[in-house]
Amino acid sequence: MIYLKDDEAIVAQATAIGAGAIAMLRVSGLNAVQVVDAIAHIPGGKKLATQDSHTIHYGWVIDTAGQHVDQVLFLLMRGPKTFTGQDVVEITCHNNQFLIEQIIDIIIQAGARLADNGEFTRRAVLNNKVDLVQAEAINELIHAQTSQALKQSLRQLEGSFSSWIAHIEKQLIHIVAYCEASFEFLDEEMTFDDQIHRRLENVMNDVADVLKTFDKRQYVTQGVRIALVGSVNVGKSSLFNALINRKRAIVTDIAGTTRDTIEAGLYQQGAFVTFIDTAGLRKSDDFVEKIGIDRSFEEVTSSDLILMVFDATQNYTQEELTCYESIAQEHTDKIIFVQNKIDQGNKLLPFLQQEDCIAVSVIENKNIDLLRATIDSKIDTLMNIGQTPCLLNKRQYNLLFAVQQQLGAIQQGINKTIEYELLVVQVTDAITKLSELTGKTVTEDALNAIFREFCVGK
Ligand SMILES: Nc1nc2c(c(=O)[nH]1)N(C=O)[C@@H](CNc1ccc(C(=O)N[C@@H](CCC(=O)O)C(=O)O)cc1)CN2
Ligand SMILES: Nc1nc2c(ncn2[C@@H]2O[C@H](COP(=O)(O)OP(=O)(O)OP(=O)(O)O)[C@@H](O)[C@H]2O)c(=O)[nH]1
Ligand SMILES: [Mg+2]
Repeated sequence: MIYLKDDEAIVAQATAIGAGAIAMLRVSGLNAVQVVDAIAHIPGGKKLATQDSHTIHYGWVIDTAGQHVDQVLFLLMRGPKTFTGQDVVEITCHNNQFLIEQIIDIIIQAGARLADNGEFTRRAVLNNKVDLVQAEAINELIHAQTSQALKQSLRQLEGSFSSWIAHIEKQLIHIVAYCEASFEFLDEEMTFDDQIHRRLENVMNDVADVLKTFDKRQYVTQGVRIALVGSVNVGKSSLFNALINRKRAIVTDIAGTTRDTIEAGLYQQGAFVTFIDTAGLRKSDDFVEKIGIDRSFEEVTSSDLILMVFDATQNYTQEELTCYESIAQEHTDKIIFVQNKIDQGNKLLPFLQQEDCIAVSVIENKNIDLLRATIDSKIDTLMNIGQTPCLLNKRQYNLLFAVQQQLGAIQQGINKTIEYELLVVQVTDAITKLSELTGKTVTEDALNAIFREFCVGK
């Protein structure tokens, strides 16, 4: 019997290679049950082929000579109600990589082939179990490094983005319908131009909202970078150590102690946060110190949040004040002002109000929790996308961006007069582009490119 490529029995290890008690192998395909029956010895001479779907069977994997290879459980799941939509047999065996590879070899000899990357999920897509954005969500979910990233991919797997796409598609179809109606009633001077304009505008707004979520994606996947900057000796390193809960940076009362940037990462607020201690800012003739100070300024630009630390006991020169004020103006959104050493003073920068900063004492552990809470809420704002469905990868972004461009051009074109026939063609084009997202109109090459990113066994 010859099977089509997408019907052939495929096999792969679904669990990770590494230590653990049990491993799982999956076989999926039209002949999956037959293949596994050929290598299974189930007490009483039972055959999976005659068993009910979604039943578990104790037995042994046997080699071609009939020798027992491992004691296992067979999970029999007949299509179409399975992950791939096909007949699936899962084999949970003991987790030993030699053993697993031997079992895979035996299964291949019995008529299966090794699965390609992502081939199980690909079949789930082909059999309409999930659409393409949900398949991508599965891949993101497996690789999520923060609980926020996990949350977003789970939401997409549940179909939040898919139903949003369906909603947009419906709006566009409405526009097509209005065009056709307007065309129909052309003689009666009855038009639906207002409705067309309004709907297009709504769709454009929705698309823009979702596109924006991609900017926040980097915070969710790469984490948030928070730099501590300020003059020498204000207590940046002390605060850095307090925030990361370990004595990582050297603290002394010598101005210019920290010469290079120092990073430390931790999980906080469901995100990965990297704190960066920097060299104190001051005029310096020291060659090495100057390089360090340049790096501090680079962090001001590149970090996602800045803790600008001041010393409540120190007077600042006009030059320093000008420098800080200009940083403050340029980066208002990402700065948290911290006034340190309030155990010994309460001097404030002239351009700041007391309520603009968090007054702390690192030495006396005063208000450090308040500062932490403020940081957490800033992180939350950075990452929060509310109820808007989010884009998980560049493919999704690029496609939706293309849709936005296309709709933008359409909107420009109909500003003066609407040519209904042309509009129908253009909007239909946009709908086609949109459905590439879910994979309804996706090409074979695009599918291959997507699943190449997956791991074997998924
Ligand atoms: N053992 C095992 N655990 C697993 C998976 C698996 O393949 N095997 N999964 C794999 O990634 C995930 C679960 N995802 C799944 C998604 C759909 C179906 C499924 O059978 N869907 C059918 C029937 C649904 C129903 O009974 O209502 C369907 O959609 O028709 C199964 C697992 C995580 N856990
Ligand atoms: N009184 C008081 N002293 C503090 C406080 N925080 C830090 N210090 C002291 O201030 C001095 C400088 O602290 P650091 O943390 O090294 O300051 P820094 O900003 O990293 O300094 P540079 O690395 O030189 O830029 C040390 O002697 C600290 O013990 C505080 O809350 N109150
Ligand atoms: Mg320091």
